[in-house]
Amino acid sequence: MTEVRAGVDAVDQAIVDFLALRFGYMEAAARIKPGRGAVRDEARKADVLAKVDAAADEAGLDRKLIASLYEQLIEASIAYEFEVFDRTRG
Ligand SMILES: C=C(O[C@@H]1C=C(C(=O)O)C=C[C@H]1O)C(=O)O
Repeated sequence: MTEVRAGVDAVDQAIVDFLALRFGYMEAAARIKPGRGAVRDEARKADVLAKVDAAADEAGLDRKLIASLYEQLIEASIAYEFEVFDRTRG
């Protein structure tokens, strides 16, 4: 069980590192987008959700669970992007 938990801990560290990388791209998006109205892009959100749904299916994961996690992640990402936009360009 010790090895299993060490593996879980390592995966969690990797997930958090990737989340930090993903949120870093939100900072870049807030810097690059033409205006505040472009921060929320529903077409792109649908595109991301569709890609993640396909990846979840391919990986044999529960697609509803992944969709729910990504719904939260994308909404948090948009909120963060608004925060960065308002702080730096508002
Ligand atoms: C990073 C973007 O901004 C937002 C964040 C998204 C995400 O977290 O994947 C998707 C759509 C956007 O509203 C983008 O437009 O690509």
